[in-house]
Amino acid sequence: MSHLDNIPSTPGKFKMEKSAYIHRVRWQSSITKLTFWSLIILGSILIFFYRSPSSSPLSSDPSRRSLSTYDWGGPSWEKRVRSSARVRSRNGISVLVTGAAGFVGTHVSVALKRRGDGVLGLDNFNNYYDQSLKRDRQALLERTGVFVVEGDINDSALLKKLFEVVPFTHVMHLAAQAGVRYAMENPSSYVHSNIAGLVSLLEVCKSANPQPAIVWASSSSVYGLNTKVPFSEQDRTDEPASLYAATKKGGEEIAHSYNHIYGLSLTGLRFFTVYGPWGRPDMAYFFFTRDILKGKSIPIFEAADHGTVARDFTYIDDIVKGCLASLDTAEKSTGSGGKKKGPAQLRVFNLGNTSPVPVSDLVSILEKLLKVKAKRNIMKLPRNGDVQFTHANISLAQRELGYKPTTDLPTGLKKFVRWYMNYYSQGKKADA
Ligand SMILES: O=C(O)[C@H]1O[C@H](OP(=O)(O)OP(=O)(O)OC[C@H]2O[C@@H](n3ccc(=O)[nH]c3=O)[C@H](O)[C@@H]2O)[C@H](O)[C@@H](O)[C@H]1O
Repeated sequence: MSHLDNIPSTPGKFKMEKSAYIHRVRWQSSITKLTFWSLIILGSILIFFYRSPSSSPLSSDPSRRSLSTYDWGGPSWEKRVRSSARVRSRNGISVLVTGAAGFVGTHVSVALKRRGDGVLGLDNFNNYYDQSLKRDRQALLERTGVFVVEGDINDSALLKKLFEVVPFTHVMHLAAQAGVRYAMENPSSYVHSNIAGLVSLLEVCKSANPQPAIVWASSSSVYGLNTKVPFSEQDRTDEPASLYAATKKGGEEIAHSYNHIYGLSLTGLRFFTVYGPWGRPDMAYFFFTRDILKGKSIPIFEAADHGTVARDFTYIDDIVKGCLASLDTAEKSTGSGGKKKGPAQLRVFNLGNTSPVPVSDLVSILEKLLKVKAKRNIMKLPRNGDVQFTHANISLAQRELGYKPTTDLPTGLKKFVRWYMNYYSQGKKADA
């Protein structure tokens, strides 16, 4: 029996004559507590130092940083960065791809790498949607020879370090907070990634020597409530219907100012509802597929008076071609040492498919491909940032980039469904 067993469990039963004994027990209990807390504090200090980059074998590099969960820096890390970004073809370019583990980022990185360009990925692997899908894309990139650095575009120290290690000729900036409807749930994530993150990236690019040329993802959503179709780059873009659209429009204005002040070459690409294999689970075609297969009902939006809601769905391979053509035709930035030396290129292109398809037709195509009847729940287009239709005029991209989409929605969805069935047949769960 331990001495602690002698202490009555009910405080009311404590007897005064036992005070000396109680004193001793209290004193022992204080010692125990002190020892306990000392161990906790000591343990925390040890864990802190163990996790801290400066205590690792890479600590000789003072630039090594850890931003909450991100670790980077050190000789072996730099070696991987350099090797991934090494150009392996004549006239190849070295590209920093932000958002590389994202849908478009993965496809673009693979395409660049395959043609011999140097490619380094950057991604913060956030949890906006299923992170395991991002990790699987990362594995695919690793197999192709693309190293994806884990970090955030808001980490200027990391960005500076990357430019110190590699004099990137180009940046393909695809890191963003995507999704139109999610902006009502988490507005600050849009400001963090699409505004602050963009500025952080441009700040580093403007000071880099040489300055890279930048191609980045804007969005068809900047056309907002416009009714004139098809949407042309000359049309007004001052009526965004969502915060997502507003941050992409803001990005275009920010691009203008960095081009004007610092001579950065900037090309914004207005993507029109991009879909395909390795796509985003938050997008309608993706979760419709999952829910049709599960026998769950799917909400299909319609406008007032049973008006059709339609999208100019654009297949990923066409988008990739547009991205590569934009990088290849991008002129050099003109500034150096953070100072503009002359006017620089500033462009905006629509990258769409030019044939809008009603959402109900998208569902019909999926039904045929999946051989399952969808449970359709027709509902009024909610006031959550969605617009009724999108339709791209691509003549500018056609002229300047040789952009010519070749995949229609049934063909593209067939490829998506084949990928989906294969990917999720491997025991993975299709959760958004
Ligand atoms: O072009 C862009 O710039 C954007 O494209 C994409 O946005 P959207 O065109 O809205 O795609 P997506 O959500 O797949 O909805 C498709 C259709 O299904 C309808 N839709 C949607 C959800 C639903 O439950 N029901 C429904 O009918 C919905 O009304 C719509 O008509 C990207 O997500 C965005 O990040 C951005 O890149």
